[in-house]
Amino acid sequence: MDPVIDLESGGTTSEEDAPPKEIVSESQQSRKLFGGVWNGFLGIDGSARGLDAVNNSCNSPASSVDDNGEFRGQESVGLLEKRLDVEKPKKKGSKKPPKPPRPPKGPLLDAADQKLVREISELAMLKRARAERMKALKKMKASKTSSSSSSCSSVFAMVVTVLFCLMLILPDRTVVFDVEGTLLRSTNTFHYFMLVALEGGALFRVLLLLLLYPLICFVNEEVGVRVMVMVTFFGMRRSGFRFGRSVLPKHFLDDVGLEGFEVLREAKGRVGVSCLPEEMVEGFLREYMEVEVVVCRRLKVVGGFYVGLMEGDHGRGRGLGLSGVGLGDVAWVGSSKKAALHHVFTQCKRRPKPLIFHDGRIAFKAEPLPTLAILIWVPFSLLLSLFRIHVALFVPYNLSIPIFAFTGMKWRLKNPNQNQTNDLKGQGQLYVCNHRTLLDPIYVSASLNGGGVRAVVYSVSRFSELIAPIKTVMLTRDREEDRRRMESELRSGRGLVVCPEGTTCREPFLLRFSPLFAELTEEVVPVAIKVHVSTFYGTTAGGFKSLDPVFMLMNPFTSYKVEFLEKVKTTTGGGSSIDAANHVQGVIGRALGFECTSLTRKDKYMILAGKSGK
Ligand SMILES: O=P(O)(O)OC[C@H](O)CO
Repeated sequence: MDPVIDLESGGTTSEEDAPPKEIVSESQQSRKLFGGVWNGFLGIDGSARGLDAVNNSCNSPASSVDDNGEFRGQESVGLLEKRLDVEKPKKKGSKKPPKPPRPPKGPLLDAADQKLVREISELAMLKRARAERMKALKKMKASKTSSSSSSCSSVFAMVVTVLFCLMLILPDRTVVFDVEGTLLRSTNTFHYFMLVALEGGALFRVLLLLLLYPLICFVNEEVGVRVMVMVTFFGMRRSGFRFGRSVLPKHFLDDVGLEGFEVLREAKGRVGVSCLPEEMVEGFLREYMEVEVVVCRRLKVVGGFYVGLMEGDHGRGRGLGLSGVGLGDVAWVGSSKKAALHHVFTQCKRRPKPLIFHDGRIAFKAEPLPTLAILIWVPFSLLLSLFRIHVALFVPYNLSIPIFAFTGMKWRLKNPNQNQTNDLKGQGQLYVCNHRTLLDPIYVSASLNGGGVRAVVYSVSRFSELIAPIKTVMLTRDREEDRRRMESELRSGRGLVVCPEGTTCREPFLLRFSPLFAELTEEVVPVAIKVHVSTFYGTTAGGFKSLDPVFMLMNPFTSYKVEFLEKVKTTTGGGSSIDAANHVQGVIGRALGFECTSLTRKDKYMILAGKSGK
């Protein structure tokens, strides 16, 4: 193949074309190149080819290298070397051919030609220098990348090694660990304080925390925590603070790193040391991480109100409750390089104890930027909520559904063609669904194109009842009265939606199904419902229930999946209504992949609000 010579470059620039070192050294290259230029074309050696020869050499490279391998033209060095490469093996085996006669010497070039050739050679030098610079830069870049990735992988390798060692030595030991440094993945605790401020509904605390965020980042951890405690808790009533058990555990659990969790699981005993106030972190550590002793400071209280300060030392943790434990039985797990470690922690999906109930309105991680975005979003979301309520009330189903979808409320429906009349007695069909939000019956009704379906509700606010686009039947928790009300609805031939859990559950669990529905009819249609909200929870145990629909409809995005399952006979097996209710619970649980429990509404309200929830 004919090689191509780049006149403009006067040499090779790409790495592929660069000469192998063992053939021609760089100084040799330039010597040959420029020597060749002067000797070959400028006729110093007596040749008379002039610029025509330069032009010809583009198409006829052979003319620029003589048979002795001597450079005769302004060839690319790469070309010369390629030729040498090819010719070398031949020379080994064969005798060196006699030198051909030198070409006749021609007249010297005139000044203009000389200038042009000089310019060409200067250009070649510049190009080569640039190529060298590019090469050096590339090398530097490559070495930088490999050093940063190697530092990252070395931190990871270090963590894995330390974890492995810990797992070997921990089974017989009590582990004293730094909660923020080894268990949680977040690099700071700001979003926990912000969450408390948001849930408390105090806008000035939220704004002040946001304003102080740069300062909090700048000062050391201890000072930062003290500032956040002051802003978040000053003047808050002690008796009203339940977030440590009802709201924060969910957010802490989402933040647990798998690596720290694995280490703790192996230990015989666990002592958690935290810089956060005991009121915030203790519930999570004891209830969900099986930590026996929590070492942290309590918030100071004066006259039933927090004053925004913490006790001076980790007083309540003193002694660690480790009496009888020898020093050799205790291992400390902590890190002075928290920031480095947090980057290699992976999210832990497993939990020693499942979290079934949690409260609060905030469904996002309250970092500064998302919080700021939500604050800006709130006025618009209130308008959006109002708009959606109006659509639900005044626009027919077939029109309202696309409008809702357009405003961010996604809805997926499976097997909706259910006849609303019971096959067996001609009475209304009973739809039994799991309970995620107070919109569940509305979605079931919408799936059936309305058709006069009614919803059985318990303990919903007057406001929710007023704005509901379907008729509601309020239960009283008097079994006979409730039976009478539901039977009369079914007798009228209308479909009836019932949520036998009696309360909503946000996590993938089903509460016990109250068996009353199984005593009213011989067949029911189980309906499986899954919901996702992006920003706010539309349910509450300890807050204002009237705001449930407002918060639900303030979400920029929600997704609802409604699946109508095969009809179930409540008389199958001749068992009791309790068996039938458990059977329906199992059918829905399997369809959703949720775990069935025997927990009740009362359990939920006792855990989250400290009351029975009647
Ligand atoms: O507020 P919840 O979560 O107890 O749910 C109330 C229900 O909508 C009862 O029908």
